[in-house]
Amino acid sequence: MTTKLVRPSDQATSNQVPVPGALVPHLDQCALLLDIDGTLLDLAPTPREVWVPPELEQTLTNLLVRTSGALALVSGRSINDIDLIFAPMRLPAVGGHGAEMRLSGEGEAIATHAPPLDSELKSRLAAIARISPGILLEDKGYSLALHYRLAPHTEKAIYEAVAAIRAENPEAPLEVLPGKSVCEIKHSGFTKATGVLELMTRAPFKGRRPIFIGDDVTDETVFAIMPELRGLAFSVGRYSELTSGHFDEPRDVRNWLARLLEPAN
Ligand SMILES: O=P(O)(O)OC[C@H]1O[C@H](O[C@H]2O[C@H](CO)[C@@H](O)[C@H](O)[C@H]2O)[C@H](O)[C@@H](O)[C@@H]1O
Ligand SMILES: [Mg+2]
Repeated sequence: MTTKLVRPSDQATSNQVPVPGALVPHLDQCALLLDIDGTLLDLAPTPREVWVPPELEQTLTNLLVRTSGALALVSGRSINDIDLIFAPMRLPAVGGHGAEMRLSGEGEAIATHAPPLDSELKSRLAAIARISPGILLEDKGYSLALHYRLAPHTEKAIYEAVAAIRAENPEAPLEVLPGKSVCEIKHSGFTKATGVLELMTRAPFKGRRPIFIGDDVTDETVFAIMPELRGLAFSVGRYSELTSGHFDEPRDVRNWLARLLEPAN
């Protein structure tokens, strides 16, 4: 396979922490797998307030063509939510931390791999939001997220309340995902990694070398499977020993992706 040396540290324009050199395949040989919040998009006070810069829309559109469709968003958000944020674009995606998958944005239905959370359990978890008006609920059906970015002082109380509910339901196969100012409760049995592993068995992703970029704890599951897929992982804003390097912030990721479109690549 022909490869080309592209160093993220060389490609981004500002504040770049040096990363080890990494062999990034030509675009016609790789699959680009991109986390959204904190990786492609700057974090915002609430989930609804994120903004897709027009240049990013153009970059993703062109990269989708240059990879023959092998570009997917890999997010904790539901795919319906992703479509609203990136409208009018509809991109291939693994959504809901692996609960959902869509191989192509062109008319393909969303496949769901996760059962809905029990409604009684969900009501009890949702009631935790009464701790403070600053806590926002995000109901994804198969999971419930409690956002406390606007009420950071409630973090401890939220996690304690979730732990108490889990202790009362020891038989429920639940998992708590600690994200950025968010506590998300979902069924165990699916992760971003299980979603990516399935995606990589399907055309047009199959046979390509994945390049995954992510910023959060939940992205570690994908970092960990990159070696078995002959892939590369990069983190954003944090060091991870599972990655080949890291970007400082989403703007650096966006710049690097734009540079991949330059003729030499
Ligand atoms: O896997 P990702 O694509 O990174 O999605 C992770 C979660 O992102 C969203 O919440 C986070 O971003 C919000 C907007 O910046 C921010 O207000 C919030 O505090 C963050 O936790 C999204 O709402 C979640 O559903 C995703 O799981
Ligand atoms: Mg993220």
